[in-house]
Amino acid sequence: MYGLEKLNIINVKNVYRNLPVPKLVEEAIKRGEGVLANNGAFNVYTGKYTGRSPNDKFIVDEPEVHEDIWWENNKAISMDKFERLYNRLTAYLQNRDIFIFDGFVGADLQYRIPIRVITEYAYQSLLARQLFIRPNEEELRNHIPEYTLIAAPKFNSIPELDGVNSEAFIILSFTKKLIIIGGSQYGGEIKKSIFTLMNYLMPKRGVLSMHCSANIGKDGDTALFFGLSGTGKTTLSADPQRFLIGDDEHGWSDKGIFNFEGGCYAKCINLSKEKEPQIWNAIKFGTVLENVVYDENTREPDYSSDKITENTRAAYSIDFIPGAIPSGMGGHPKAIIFLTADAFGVLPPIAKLTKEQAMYYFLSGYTSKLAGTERGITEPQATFSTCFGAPFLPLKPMVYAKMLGEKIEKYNTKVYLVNTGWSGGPYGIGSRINLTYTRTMVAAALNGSLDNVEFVKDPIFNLSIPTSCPGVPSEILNPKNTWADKEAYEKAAKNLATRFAENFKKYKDVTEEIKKSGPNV
Ligand SMILES: Nc1ncnc2c1ncn2[C@@H]1O[C@H](COP(=O)(O)OP(=O)(O)O)[C@@H](O)[C@H]1O
Ligand SMILES: C=C(OP(=O)(O)O)C(=O)O
Ligand SMILES: [Mn+2]
Repeated sequence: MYGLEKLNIINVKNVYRNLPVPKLVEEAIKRGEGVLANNGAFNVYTGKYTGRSPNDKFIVDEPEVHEDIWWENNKAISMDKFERLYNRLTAYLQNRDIFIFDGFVGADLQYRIPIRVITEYAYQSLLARQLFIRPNEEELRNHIPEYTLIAAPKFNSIPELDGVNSEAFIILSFTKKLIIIGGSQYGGEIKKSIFTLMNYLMPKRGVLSMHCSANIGKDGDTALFFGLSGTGKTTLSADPQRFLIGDDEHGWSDKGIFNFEGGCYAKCINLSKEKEPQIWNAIKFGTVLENVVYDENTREPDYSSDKITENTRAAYSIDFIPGAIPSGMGGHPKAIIFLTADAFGVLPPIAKLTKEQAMYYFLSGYTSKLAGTERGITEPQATFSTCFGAPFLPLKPMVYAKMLGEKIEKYNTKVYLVNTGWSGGPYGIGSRINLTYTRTMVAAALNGSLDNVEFVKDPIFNLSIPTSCPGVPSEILNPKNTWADKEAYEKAAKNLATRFAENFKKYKDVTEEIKKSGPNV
């Protein structure tokens, strides 16, 4: 049925394909996978795994891909091991119900990839349906999946037998066109392994794949927001003044940009109606909530609770956001914002970058891993995550960086660095930069009001900092002002500058101008 035999998926019980939302919710409730929250969303607890598990993610080392893969950044597994685990997985699926979501990634018809997501849980199929691109009736009739992802969280691997690191595994084989996931029930593994696939496929077709959100202003100007998990891509792109294209993954072709997905995966820790109204309103019937604590009686979600994890999530279709662009496409970006959550509290809340600095900061990808986003991370941890998305990059960094450099040159895109992390001191002493101020600064950068203000050069990072920004107290624009102890600031800033320089040594294949555009040490 549905060509499953070709994948050796045989003797399964019931196969449910592309069920509509209410039926998926019914199935999920019947099976006790979770509960309905009082806002209509389906709320699930994912068990042990509530964030990504990078240590359990592998790429099959096959001759056809060996040269291309950035092995310093990706774990290899042999085809032999993959096949054995695959056979155990398909054996596990026998006599069980499975759910199929057939759909697409890539909003641009020229580049879209037909995918199939096979899951053990009904709600996982709902999550896939909300996050990826849903086919219309005709597209569904003619759908031939090119890549298949199988996720069976209750099937555990055995490290001694399977040659993996734990009971969880996420394995991609680019030649078999398969992704298999077991052990972990965290929805982000499904989403981000499809993103990893796109990061492999798109550059080969001349499309830059990017870990960024995107929206369009009233004048049709596109903006991109790059950033590692938890730095604000979803939050800042959901802006009532602008139209959302997508919250996380995009391609940039010769025609413009396009969303890879058809939905959003928002963090909801401390979510409030006042600060993030669009996300708040998107949490309704059809949305999947992950690991949000709720009141047993009233089924009221408690977004303030991090009892299960700080990485609580809501997965909803893009059209749950008012004004989202139905085509998922936009023109060449006028502006790019690099979001960095600086746990040292020394980077300015906004700075303008030269073209060389843009390349330097893109390759450096300095930010923090935020609590809960990866296994073992319980407080912000400074990291250099190449292209602001290293965990999802199968190819070597220069592949992406060269394409970005050419594009910002060709389309004359302005680039800003925005610190959505700490100020007034490091994590633990300072505080997270006020979201309202960040929104105001971003708006100023995008609507051109920063074009007419005076900038000063930060002596340590060489960054151009605006001396004023409408709606934001000028004192906070220069990070040194926000620290009570100026000496401590100098020390922390110099320490970070040194880390930048150390990290950048690995990039040999860049111009002197780019190398020199980093912080002074
Ligand atoms: N100054 C700020 N800028 C952006 N986000 C902030 C800020 N301060 C706190 N936050 C919180 O940080 C989180 C950002 O998460 P999110 O937008 O989902 O990140 P991403 O989409 O990049 O993974 C949200 O929970 C948001 O409320
Ligand atoms: C889903 C994830 O990323 P993001 O927060 O960027 O959406 C993740 O890192 O698991
Ligand atoms: Mn996001």
